[in-house]
Amino acid sequence: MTMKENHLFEEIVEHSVDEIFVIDRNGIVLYVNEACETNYGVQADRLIGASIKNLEDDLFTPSATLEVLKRQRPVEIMQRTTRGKRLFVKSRPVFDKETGELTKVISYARDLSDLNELRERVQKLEKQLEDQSKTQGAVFGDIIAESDEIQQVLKASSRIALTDVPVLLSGETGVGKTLLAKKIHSLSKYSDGVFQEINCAELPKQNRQIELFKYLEGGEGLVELPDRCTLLFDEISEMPLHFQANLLKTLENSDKSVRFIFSTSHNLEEKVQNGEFRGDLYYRLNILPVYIPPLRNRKNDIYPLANHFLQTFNEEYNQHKTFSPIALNALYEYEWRGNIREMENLIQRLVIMSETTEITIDQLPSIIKAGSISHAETLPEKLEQMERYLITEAYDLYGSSYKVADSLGISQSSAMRKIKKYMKS
Ligand SMILES: Nc1ncnc2c1ncn2[C@@H]1O[C@H](COP(=O)(O)OP(=O)(O)OP(=O)(O)O)[C@@H](O)[C@H]1O
Repeated sequence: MTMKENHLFEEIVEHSVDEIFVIDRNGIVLYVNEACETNYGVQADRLIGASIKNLEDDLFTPSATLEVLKRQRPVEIMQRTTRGKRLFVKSRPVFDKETGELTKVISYARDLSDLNELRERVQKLEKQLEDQSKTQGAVFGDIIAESDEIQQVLKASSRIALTDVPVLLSGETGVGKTLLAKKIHSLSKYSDGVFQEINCAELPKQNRQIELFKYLEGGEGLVELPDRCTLLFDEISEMPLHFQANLLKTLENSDKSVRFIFSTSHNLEEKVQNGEFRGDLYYRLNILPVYIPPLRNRKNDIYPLANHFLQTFNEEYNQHKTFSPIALNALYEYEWRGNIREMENLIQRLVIMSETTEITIDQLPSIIKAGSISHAETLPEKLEQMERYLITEAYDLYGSSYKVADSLGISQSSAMRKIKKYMKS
C-alpha cells in the first residue's frame, strides 16, 4: 500500500458512520474511530489502551467483544449505551494465520436509535390510520364525508341506526338520501335482513308493491317479508292519499320487525298545508328527521367527491384520467342543482369520452364553464373569484409556483400560498 493509499484508507475508517472498534486478545482497546464520540460521549484517544472489561457497563452493555473473546466466533448483538443509544454490533475474531490463535476482535457498531424512533413513529401512525379507518369504515364506509355538515349527518345517523324508530330523510334530489338509508340499514339490527326500496310515486302502478302493502297491513299478500328488514319509502310526498291512510295504520300496528325509512326531496310541511299530505302521517314520520344539505352548501365535499368518482371510473374503464386544476376549480364553483348524482354522471361521461388524459375546462359542459366565475356578489367575493381564476389558470399553464409568480408579478411565496389556498384537492 502506498502512503497515499494508506492515508485514504485511514480517512475512510476514521470517518465511517459506523463505529469501528478493535481490541487485542487481552481485551485492550487498540483502535476506535471517531464515531465512538457520538455513541458514548468519550473521545477516541481516551479509550485506546483501556480494558474492555472496565468499559462494559460504564459506557455500554452488553459487550459483543467480550463474547467473541469467550466463544472465539462471530457475535451479533443489540447494545445499549449509557448515552441512550441503541447499537447493532457485529464482532468478528481475527486469527493468526500460522498459529491459529485469536489475535484481535474487530467490531462494527451501527446506531439504530433513529431507525427505532422512526419505526416507532411509523408504527404509531399505522395504528392511528388503522383506528381511523376502523371507525370510518364502520360508520362512513364508502360515503365521502369531508364537510362538517355531512359528518354531523353521519354521526346522527349512526345513533339513529341503533333504534327502531321511523326516520325521515330529506334533501334535494341526488344528495345521497338512498345511500344514507342503506348505511342506516347496514348499521342497524335489521342489517341481516333485506333492504327494500319502494318508489311511492310508482306505487299505484306496481302490483308487487301493492301486494307488499297488503302484507304490511296485516292482510294476505303474495309477498312475504323476511323476519327483519328495512323498507325505504322513496319520495314519500308522492304517495297517493289513500295509500297514506294505509301507511299510517301500518305504522301504528308495526311489530318492529320492519324498520321504516322515508325520504323526500319536497317540503312535506308545505304539502300538508296544501292538503296534499296527511298531517297525522307527517307527524308520525317526523320523529327523527335528518336533512342532507345540497352539495353547493358543503363545498368541502366537492374535491373529495370529484376525486372519488374520477378514481372509481378510472378503475372501471381502465383509464388514468386527471382533472386540470382549472377544470377542477370550475367543478368547485358550479352550483350542482342535481347534486352528487349530477357530478357522478358527469365524471363518468368525461372519463369515457375525453380523448386526452387530462380533462381540461373546455371539455366541461358550457353551463359549468360559464358559472365558474359568475355568482360572486360582493366586491371581495368577486375579487377572490377573479384571483382564484387567475391563479389556477396560470398554474394550469405553467405548472410551477415560480412561473406563476413571474407571470402574475407577485412573490413566489405569495404564489405558493395562493396555489395552496385555491387548489387544495
Ligand atoms: N357522500 C357521498 N359519497 C359518495 N357517493 C355519494 C355520496 N352521496 C351520494 N352519493 C352517490 O350519488 C348518487 C345519488 O345518491 P342517492 O341516490 O342516494 O341520492 P338521493 O338523495 O336518494 O336521490 P333522489 O332524491 O333522486 O332519490 C348515488 O350513486 C350515490 O351513491
